[in-house]
Amino acid sequence: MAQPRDVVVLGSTGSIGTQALELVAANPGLFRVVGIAAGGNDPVLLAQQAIAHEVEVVAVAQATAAQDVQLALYAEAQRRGYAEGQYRLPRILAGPRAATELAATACDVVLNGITGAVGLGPTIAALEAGTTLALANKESLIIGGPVVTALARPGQIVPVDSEHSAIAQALRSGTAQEVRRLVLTASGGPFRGRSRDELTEVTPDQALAHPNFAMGPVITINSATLVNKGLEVIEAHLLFDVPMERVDVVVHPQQVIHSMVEFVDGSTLAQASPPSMLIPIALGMGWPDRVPDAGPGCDWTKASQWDFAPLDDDAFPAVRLARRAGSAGGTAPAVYNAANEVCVASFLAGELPFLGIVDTVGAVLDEHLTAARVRSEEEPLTVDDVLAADTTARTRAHELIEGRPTAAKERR
Ligand SMILES: NC(=O)C1=CN([C@@H]2O[C@H](COP(=O)(O)OP(=O)(O)OC[C@H]3O[C@@H](n4cnc5c(N)ncnc54)[C@H](OP(=O)(O)O)[C@@H]3O)[C@@H](O)[C@H]2O)C=CC1
Ligand SMILES: CC(=O)[C@@H](O)[C@H](O)COP(=O)(O)O
Ligand SMILES: [Mn+2]
Repeated sequence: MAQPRDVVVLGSTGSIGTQALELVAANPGLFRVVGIAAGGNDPVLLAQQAIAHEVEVVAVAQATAAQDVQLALYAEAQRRGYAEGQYRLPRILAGPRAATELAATACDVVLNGITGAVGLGPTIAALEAGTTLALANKESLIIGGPVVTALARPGQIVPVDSEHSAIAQALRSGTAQEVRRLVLTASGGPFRGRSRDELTEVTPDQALAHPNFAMGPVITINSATLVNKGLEVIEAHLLFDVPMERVDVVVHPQQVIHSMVEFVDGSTLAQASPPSMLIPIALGMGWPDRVPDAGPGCDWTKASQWDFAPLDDDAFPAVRLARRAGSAGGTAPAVYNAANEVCVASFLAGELPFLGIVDTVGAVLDEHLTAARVRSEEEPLTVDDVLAADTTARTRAHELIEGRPTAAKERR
């Protein structure tokens, strides 16, 4: 890279965002952060990041947090002993569309590290602006489906999700015609090996204990239910244009192999590195260039073991369900995702048992697939369709959850 790339980091205070900022700080010759966005839960961290990276714009989704960010910016500038005029404080964008507005501004790369369907607007804005999109926010691609893929020129979306980064790396010198199947690895989550009956009583704290990665709460619960892997099957299909029947999942508890591509001659290429998001994030921002020493490499001097096992679809039906949503297409993936987001929040609030998450997602999806009119090929999906399906699925998930006993009541 001749000049540092200008990067906008959306979700800067989260797990992906903070690691991205670490990488930028360690590689000032490669990257420069020009804008950051967050929800507004941690205005102090947001202000510290803004001043440390001398960003031009800070976007905050909760309009009520804008004043806190402003005050935290003054406080941080003062703490650093900046004299008046020595440093220009960043511009603040506030409100639900702030991240979308920031994603549309001129820069080289937008890293979308927001959690959830709310990442759709910024994903679309970055693609429409012609900017490279380093995509951690898998939800926006999955729910937007053809709306998002149609906006992207070849190579404009660089996957940051570790499995998809692995596949993109394995495909670097190959062609789509050479691919027999994609194989996504799955940790199996903290409850790997348990039967459905053994999942009845599990608590949010137990579900939040991912075996290998420190991630935000939503994706961590999604890993425990295997919804994350279900979403990733649809994501792989959309990113690499491989039919979902040829996207497999294998449980690999060590998560050193991040995924694999099997080619038509029987050869398999896998990408290996100890579990860390630093390499996929660095590749996302620097693609196609690698960032030297971005993350830890394998230590081949020590004995180690890699295990692989089939997924137990009966205990963890979320991947099977995602395949149904992905095959139905249209707004079904948005329904799967939206119902899941509601259920995860309810589970974390102690209002829904663990098994209720995927059971409720299944019920909402079933109703949707029964009621949905079959969309003809000539009738393209629109963003409004996606947003309407998202809203309806959330309402329905809430209704179903409210109709059932709470987790606390069930345990009594
Ligand atoms: N963490 C990981 O290792 C991996 C994550 N991913 C994906 O990356 C995405 C981010 O995950 P992760 O970093 O773990 O999540 P976190 O919960 O740690 O962080 C989410 C970030 O998004 C911000 N945010 C939430 N709503 C908005 C909004 N409306 N506008 C702007 N920012 C917003 C949050 O700010 P605030 O807290 O203030 O609301 C926070 O900074 C998810 O899609 C996840 O599936 C994929 C692979 C690995
Ligand atoms: C790091 C990453 O990409 C996550 O999506 C992670 O892979 C979760 O792993 P499991 O969902 O397999 O537990
Ligand atoms: Mn992943």
